[in-house]
Amino acid sequence: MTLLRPPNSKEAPKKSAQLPPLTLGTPILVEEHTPCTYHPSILPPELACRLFYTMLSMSDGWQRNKWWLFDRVVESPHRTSFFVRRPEQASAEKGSLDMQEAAQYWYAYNGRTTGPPDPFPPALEEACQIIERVVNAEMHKRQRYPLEWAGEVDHDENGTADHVLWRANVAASNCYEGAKESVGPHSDQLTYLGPYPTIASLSLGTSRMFRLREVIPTGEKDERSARTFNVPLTHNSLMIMHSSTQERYKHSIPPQSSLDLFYPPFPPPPELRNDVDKLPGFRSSARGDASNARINVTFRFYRPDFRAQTTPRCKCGVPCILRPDMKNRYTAPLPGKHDSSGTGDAEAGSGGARRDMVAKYWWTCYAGAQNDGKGCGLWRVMDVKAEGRGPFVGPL
Ligand SMILES: O=C(O)CCC(=O)C(=O)O
Ligand SMILES: [Fe+2]
Repeated sequence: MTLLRPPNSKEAPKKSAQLPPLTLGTPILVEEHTPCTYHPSILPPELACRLFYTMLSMSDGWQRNKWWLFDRVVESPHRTSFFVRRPEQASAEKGSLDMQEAAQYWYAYNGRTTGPPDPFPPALEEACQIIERVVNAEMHKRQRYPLEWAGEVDHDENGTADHVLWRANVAASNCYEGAKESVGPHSDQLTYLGPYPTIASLSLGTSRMFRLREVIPTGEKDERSARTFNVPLTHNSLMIMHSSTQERYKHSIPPQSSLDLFYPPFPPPPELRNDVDKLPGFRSSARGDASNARINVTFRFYRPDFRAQTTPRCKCGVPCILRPDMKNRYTAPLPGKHDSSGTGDAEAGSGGARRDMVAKYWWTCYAGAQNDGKGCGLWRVMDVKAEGRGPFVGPL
């Protein structure tokens, strides 16, 4: 019998099957395949429309992010802006976080711009209160990772205690005008978010495809390959990127060859009514006013234990950035605690945590993006204990 076995069959490298892209068109499919949840109709329709008009009218003044890539300056193929919530809305420890420095580093190249960050406009605050409740409710249903923020106890006006796991204290907004504007595959920097962040992403205006693709750890490359997931993000939908999304996946909004115009179901607020044709991406047609723009707002929680004043600086004197080590994600597994699911992916599905593995993160020099592409090249493993971070969900 041994003669019939192909030679070296045990040693032959296994080629993992290539999987075709999959469109995840329903909340159930998103939950089944990714660490995200999709909420198709999140705000009262009138508020969603009012917020779309508000952000779109502001977006004329937003910047294209610029950074050095090798020897040249590149520009983001969309406009972006950053908002800081009023401290009394954003924290039980009223006003404890100084966001000035963190806010200015949203813009990679113009990091040293001064002036106070923009506050949430009223419609954004209204939306944020709704989204905060939904995000906390989702997080309470999920298994949490040890390195997530432990949360804090808040008391409402009746004195009832509430365990708050997430607060949106900042929001970043992008405007994509037309089908060609985009954002390339990336995972979000963790500098102020810390490990295993939750990011809530609101879509307004034209529908665009959101793409997720896992980065397979080096040690698992022979066993499985990544799949591309496409999720159409429609007007007034919320995509929550739950913990582990930034560690395991890159996300993008790819350029498209065409898009469906968005016909707002409500007229603009009175102050904008006479200037509709001046709104970016707006045009009048027989069917009414239509827009080719998408506004995205990502609500983020800048953690108190990762506040800007605690960010390590590199030799260039600028704050480092924090990145997950996606390819060699974990330090050594603890003995005898391997994944027994047989899928090789104990984290898949609705947040099952791989508690036997410890994720690895790097503080790296970012001056390269800002100073003629020349940085000091610093790379240092984050050590949460030595750096005094926490409180965490733990135990670590
Ligand atoms: O527009 C989106 O949905 C994604 C935006 C994004 O990934 C980012 O701003 O980091
Ligand atoms: Fe992102």
